[in-house]
Amino acid sequence: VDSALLSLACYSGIGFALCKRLLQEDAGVQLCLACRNMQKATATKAMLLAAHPSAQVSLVHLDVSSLESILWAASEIQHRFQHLDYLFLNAGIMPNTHVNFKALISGLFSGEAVHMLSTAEGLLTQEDSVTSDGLQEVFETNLFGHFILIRQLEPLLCRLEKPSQLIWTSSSNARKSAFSLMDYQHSKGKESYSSSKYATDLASVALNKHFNKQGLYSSVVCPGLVMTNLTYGILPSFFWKLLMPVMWIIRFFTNTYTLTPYNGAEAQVWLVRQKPESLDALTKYHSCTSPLGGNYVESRKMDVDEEIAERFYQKLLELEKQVLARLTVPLSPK
Ligand SMILES: NC(=O)C1=CN([C@@H]2O[C@H](COP(=O)(O)OP(=O)(O)OC[C@H]3O[C@@H](n4cnc5c(N)ncnc54)[C@H](OP(=O)(O)O)[C@@H]3O)[C@@H](O)[C@H]2O)C=CC1
Ligand SMILES: CC(C)CCC[C@@H](C)[C@H]1CC[C@H]2C3=C(CC[C@]12C)[C@@]1(C)CCC(=O)[C@@H](C)[C@@H]1CC3
Repeated sequence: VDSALLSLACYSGIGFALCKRLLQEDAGVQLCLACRNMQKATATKAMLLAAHPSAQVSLVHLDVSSLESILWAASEIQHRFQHLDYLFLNAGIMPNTHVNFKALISGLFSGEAVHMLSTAEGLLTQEDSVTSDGLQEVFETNLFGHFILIRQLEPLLCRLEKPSQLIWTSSSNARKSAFSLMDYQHSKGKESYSSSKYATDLASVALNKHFNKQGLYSSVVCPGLVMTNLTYGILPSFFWKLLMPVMWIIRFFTNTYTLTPYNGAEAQVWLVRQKPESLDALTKYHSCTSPLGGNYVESRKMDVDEEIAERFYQKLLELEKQVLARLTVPLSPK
């Protein structure tokens, strides 16, 4: 296959909505779904084919929290495809999250209520763990695993005559103050999600600097607050259902309450229609929904210093060298 679109984490949430929307736009695309649960992935493929019988959908096993799995998936993808037009870096976790209800209540009565409700600043903490690769799980899943995959797929992504686009799912919860170059895996803090999403923004900026001249472009999207398994891990789904009328009211004050995966995928779908050369490396593309339910995309400047982005990129390259040197196991599919 000459060209394809590779999407990570597709059987639920924003990833699944994105696949459905991409096929609605163009049933002729070659879609490759990279997922860690092949049973769920097979069911997803069947659902996509039921709606688009002539679509070309393939699956590849990929667990972005395992280097062995990433290397195996990358070699499998290189066997199947010669070029990737789009790579959606969408897999993400927010494990063991605690909500600070005291901060939530006092924040609601402050001048910062809208900012707090759209960014969750000061509201959430996570308990992170360490993966079998010896890395912080949130860092490896949300950023580093994707980074290694990109590096492994360079031959399919870097072709000057045919540009490729990396589209990262970041978050408006990404916060500069949660990230530190000294502890970029966030092993000491309690805001691993914010840190990993800020690290995503930095990585995208640096990737543009290093790869634009080879025909590879990177962009970052924010889907807004979307009801998915990720948010059901913060509060139970029945609670979110009870809160739904309140969230529709909040839509009058902020356009980031997209709420459905379909709305949340707006910026990713919009980016596919853009010429990558015309996009600004320091801009984040936000999926937005109006109070009446209309979708649109808003561009906002990232809170990123290009020099920090470059220093972080060099640290990622160092870590890549270390972990690949440590990996001695022969590669085999799981
Ligand atoms: N929901 C929201 O409000 C927001 C979400 N986001 C981001 O959107 C992205 C998609 O999340 P969302 O759709 O909300 O939530 P979901 O939990 O529905 O989707 C996350 C996906 O990532 C997959 N995943 C997790 N860990 C791994 C792994 N190690 N290897 C491969 N796949 C993995 C999950 O697979 P599995 O089912 O096997 O666990 C799942 O398919 C994430 O990056 C999230 O951070 C950003 C802003 C807001
Ligand atoms: C009345 C309110 C709707 C009650 C809900 C309070 C909190 C549980 C939410 C308020 C802001 C939310 C939020 C997120 C999670 C749930 C809240 C903290 C996210 C962190 C979810 C994932 C993301 O990536 C962010 C963009 C979200 C930001 C807002």
